[in-house]
Amino acid sequence: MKTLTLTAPAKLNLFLHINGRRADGYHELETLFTMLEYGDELTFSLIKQDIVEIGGDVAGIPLQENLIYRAAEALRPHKKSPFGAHVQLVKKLPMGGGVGGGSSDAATTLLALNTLWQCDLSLDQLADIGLSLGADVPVFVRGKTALAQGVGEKLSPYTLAKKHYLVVFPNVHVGTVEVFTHPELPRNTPKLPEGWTIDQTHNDCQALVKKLYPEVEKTLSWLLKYAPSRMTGTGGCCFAEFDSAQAAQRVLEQLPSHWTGFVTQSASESIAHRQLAAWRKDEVK
Ligand SMILES: C[C@@](CO)(OP(=O)(O)O)[C@H](O)COP(=O)(O)OP(=O)(O)OC[C@H]1O[C@@H](n2ccc(N)nc2=O)[C@H](O)[C@@H]1O
Ligand SMILES: Nc1ncnc2c1ncn2[C@@H]1O[C@H](COP(=O)(O)OP(=O)(O)O)[C@@H](O)[C@H]1O
Repeated sequence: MKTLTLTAPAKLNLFLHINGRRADGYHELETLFTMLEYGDELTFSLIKQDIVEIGGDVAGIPLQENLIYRAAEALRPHKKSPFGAHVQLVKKLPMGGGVGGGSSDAATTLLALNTLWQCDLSLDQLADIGLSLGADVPVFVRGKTALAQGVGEKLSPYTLAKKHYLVVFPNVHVGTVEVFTHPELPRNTPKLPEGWTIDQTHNDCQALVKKLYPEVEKTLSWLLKYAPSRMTGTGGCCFAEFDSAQAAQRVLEQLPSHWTGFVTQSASESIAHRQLAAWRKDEVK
């Protein structure tokens, strides 16, 4: 049976502005997403039984709630293969960390099974399905650094110089819903003007999450001693930006033991997209 292994990349929100709350309860955002060269590892195999099963690091998430399962089931109506799928998951990204682990797993599953199940949907169609799974899924489906608006699905290509990041997880699970429904969350940052620069940006969730989760505040203060640092998304992960991997690695080596961290670099295109293109090229040989 065909087997396909893809890395579901992490993302950072290099800034996150909340412009207002919409009638449907979601928020109008303006954010800059960058993909990272680090993420979960998903291995997809076709199986004779027409079911979807997940093995490996499911971390107590019931099958039907796992975003990998939900993504596969969302594709089922388009499936042109009689086979089911087994997905083996090696979890590298912290859950609820603000680095998009679940959303990226979902998007990577859409990309993989679109091919293995011969659905042959376009990226636009996959992104639409992705949006029904979560606001962060479309950016992983398209797999490119992007300026995002809307709830996170209106994506404009954006070019960024390669940077190296130390991403630190303070081992606190920050609920996205908790942050977005909190009365103290700022929700009125105006849209950025033409020609904006990164020093005109910030993360609107950062001050609130630092207040609610002192460990996030400590992490950010620690990182800021070494490099420009921010929280990503609704947290709790924070990232410090460096011009070299060696500089980032030196700081990682001093990381207090009660936090976890990884050093990686930005990717203009998602590693999952690159791996899938290489796999498909091998398939046609
Ligand atoms: C905040 C961001 C920033 O990139 O990422 P994370 O910090 O979660 O990684 C995303 O918008 C999260 O995307 P995602 O994690 O897919 O969120 P969803 O499952 O769609 O929504 C979870 C909840 O977050 C709130 N939500 C999410 C997105 C948005 N634009 N407005 C919202 O108000 C809603 O309360 C929603 O019920
Ligand atoms: N395969 C998965 N990996 C990670 N989280 C998952 C997965 N499936 C479902 N989830 C749920 O989705 C929630 C948020 O997912 P995620 O996109 O990782 O948010 P964040 O960007 O905040 O880390 C997690 O807290 C978890 O409960």
